[in-house]
Amino acid sequence: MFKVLISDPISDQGIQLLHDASDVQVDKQTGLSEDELCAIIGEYDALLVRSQTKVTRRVMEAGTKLKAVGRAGVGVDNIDLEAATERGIVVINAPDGNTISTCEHTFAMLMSLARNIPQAYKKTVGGEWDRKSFLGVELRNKVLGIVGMGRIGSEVAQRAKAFGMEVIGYDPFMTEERAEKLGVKAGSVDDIVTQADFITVHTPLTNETRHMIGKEQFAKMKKGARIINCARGGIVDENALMDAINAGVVAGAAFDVFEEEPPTSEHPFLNHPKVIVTPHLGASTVEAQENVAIDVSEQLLHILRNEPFKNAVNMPAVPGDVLKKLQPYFVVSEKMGSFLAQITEGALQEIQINFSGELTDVDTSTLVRYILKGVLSYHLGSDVNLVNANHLAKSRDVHIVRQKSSATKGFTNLITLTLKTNKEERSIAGTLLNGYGARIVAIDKYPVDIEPSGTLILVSHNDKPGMIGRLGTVLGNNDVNIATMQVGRKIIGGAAIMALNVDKHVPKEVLDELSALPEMKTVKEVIL
Ligand SMILES: NC(=O)C1=CN([C@@H]2O[C@H](COP(=O)(O)OP(=O)(O)OC[C@H]3O[C@@H](n4cnc5c(N)ncnc54)[C@H](O)[C@@H]3O)[C@@H](O)[C@H]2O)C=CC1
Ligand SMILES: O=C(O)C(=O)COP(=O)(O)O
Repeated sequence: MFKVLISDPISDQGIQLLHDASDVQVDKQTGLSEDELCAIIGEYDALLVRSQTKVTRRVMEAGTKLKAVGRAGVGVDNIDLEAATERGIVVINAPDGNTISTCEHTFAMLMSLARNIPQAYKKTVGGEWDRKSFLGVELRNKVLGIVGMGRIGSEVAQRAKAFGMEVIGYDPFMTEERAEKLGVKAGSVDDIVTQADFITVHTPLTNETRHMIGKEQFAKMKKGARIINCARGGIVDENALMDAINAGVVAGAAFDVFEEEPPTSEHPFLNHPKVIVTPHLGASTVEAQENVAIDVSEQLLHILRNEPFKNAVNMPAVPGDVLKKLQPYFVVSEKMGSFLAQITEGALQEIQINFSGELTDVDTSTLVRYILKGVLSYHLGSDVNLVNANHLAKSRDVHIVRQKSSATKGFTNLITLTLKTNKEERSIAGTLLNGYGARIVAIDKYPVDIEPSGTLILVSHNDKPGMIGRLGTVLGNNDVNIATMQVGRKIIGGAAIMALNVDKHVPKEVLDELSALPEMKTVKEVIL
């Protein structure tokens, strides 16, 4: 039974999937302090949060069983991604489910700002009929500057156009074609601050975006501009904004997010007539909450059940077409890594991975993760997974050399692995044979044809008559049945190898007996 902890308010309809799963127990405990969360997280396989719960390194360390952290929303700045990656905890989010809600909230803020709706409401319900103080501005023919033309920024642009606004968008990843398709003018931050009547930011908070609308930008800003932030507190420098408002440069601001949440009661935004605020409500609609909770619940179930999943934040995203090409190689990649790790002695120093044939045309970094998982699991056990495999190799100073070459030795695809340790260097080559599945086709350059599954015995010996018979006799005497057998040698009478698929685990005493046979060099059991 998997245990999932939900530590922020999340839509009940959205998590119905988790409630319905017979292999999942769902517990809800919101408003926990870091200490309280640390005290209980050790029991859980997965944690499901929104933006309030701070999933710190301490929480990850206390979460000894934790396999996944699900964020029912977009921003993962409340989750220590580095700590998660180091511990092999998958972090997933729900990037699409709250786009429209946040875009519509941005528009609600923009219109409220243009027409002073919150201020006017406050006076009216207070008994004052004040029609003079709230002269607004129209949106039509005004310039809207959008910083960050991702999901939300692009939706805001479309709505702005429907209002007759001219839109300037800035995003380092926006191509000219995309700008044209969205009907926006691609510009720089400078273009936006000098030309826009309204400026809205829709980027994540990063070192690059922190205070990207700050003192320097306010100094050049078009007089009377209005600023909206429904993305992350800190993208707009709050102090610099207050100065710009008080200096009469900025006519007003609408903020849903703050540098510190919740803001203290002394925060200057809370008592300023030109600033309107909401308490981080961008994603707070019935629809968005249901969407993000469904998305993240589905993916959590996949992760817990060891099935393929999407939207991992701490693993590279693989496009669908690439995934389709790579998926058949997942198992053989991991098994090859495991096979080679089991036959190689000494402390690991370098892993060389060469892809050839049809694998030269695709991004094979996911296969590298599977190979590393296979190699490292043998030494480090079940703590290794696809999320932390690269990190674990790096942290142990294992050098990874990736190559691609056209030499396929007659196979349509070929993966060659070499492990270098402080004692030896060994290699294997594997392929996926159309219609026959995975095969190991070479060990230390000896040609073989082995199905990488079950239990194998790999023997290095001198090529002398009678070796096969003597080995068969020892195994037979110990009730070990041989399913298939391969012999490989380069020259008659020289060094040779034997690889046997056997029907059960071979006890150590039997392996020792085999090792003691004349002309034997090494005997290894490989379990795949
Ligand atoms: N107020 C709320 O409740 C909500 C806030 N958000 C926040 O809104 C923001 C945007 O979300 P999405 O549109 O879904 O994300 P997204 O990832 O689709 O878009 C972000 C865009 O910012 C761009 N960007 C990154 N660095 C930039 C830079 N230095 N200058 C200009 N652009 C830059 C990226 O290229 C990307 O296109 C995120 O911070 C997210 O956390 C999202 C949902 C709800
Ligand atoms: O999805 C996001 O990035 C948000 O900021 C929404 O936050 P929330 O889930 O409402 O706490």
